[in-house]
Amino acid sequence: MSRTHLVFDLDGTLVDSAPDIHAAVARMLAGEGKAPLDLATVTSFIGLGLPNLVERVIRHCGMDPSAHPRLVGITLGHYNAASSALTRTYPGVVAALTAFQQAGHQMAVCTNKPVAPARAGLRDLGLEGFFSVVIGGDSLPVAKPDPAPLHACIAGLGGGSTVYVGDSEVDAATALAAVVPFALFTEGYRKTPVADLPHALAFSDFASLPEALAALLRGTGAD
Ligand SMILES: O=C(O)COP(=O)(O)O
Ligand SMILES: [Mg+2]
Repeated sequence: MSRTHLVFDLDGTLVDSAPDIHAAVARMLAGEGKAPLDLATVTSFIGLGLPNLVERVIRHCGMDPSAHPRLVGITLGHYNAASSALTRTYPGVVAALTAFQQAGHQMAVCTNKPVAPARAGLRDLGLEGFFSVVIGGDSLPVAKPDPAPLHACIAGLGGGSTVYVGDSEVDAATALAAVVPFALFTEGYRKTPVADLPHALAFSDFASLPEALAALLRGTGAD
């Protein structure tokens, strides 16, 4: 029997990417003659992908909704030009991924970030070697919380028992829809209390994830 697969969300789970997303939005707004938004406001817009984030910025700033396609393109251009300048992996991520890889778990990334900057970010931060499958918000016709991207990751890993690790309401809903156990990282971009998000386990420090996951899998009879 192959070991349980592990699929990870990216923004707010493996990496704190909000500062680069915030900077890309600020550059787009500056080009439109607008003042920047604060980091907390932009962070609160992360979760349903870049087009949705730009839609929320447009609404928040009272801009013309018909400019959406153009502003998505401009924001993505700024983000692609500097997607890893300020982004950092959360403490303990590399050690945890190394332990999972050595233990024989196959791993994938399932993110709503567009796949090009997702891959670039994984490469820039030295994480790409951990993941044999990367599905982004524009990889399929649908994005999370539709279960299809998570199912595509699992299929890409060869199918079988899987745990999804994420930080947000969108990730919890995706796991629920896909009928996959959910491990909630509590230090990402979540807005809902932990108790109100369905999860099989919650953790605040990646150093504790390998043991917490092993205990969860023992309980389900998987490994
Ligand atoms: O880019 C987003 O909006 C969210 O990205 P994530 O799915 O990796 O959290
Ligand atoms: Mg996330």
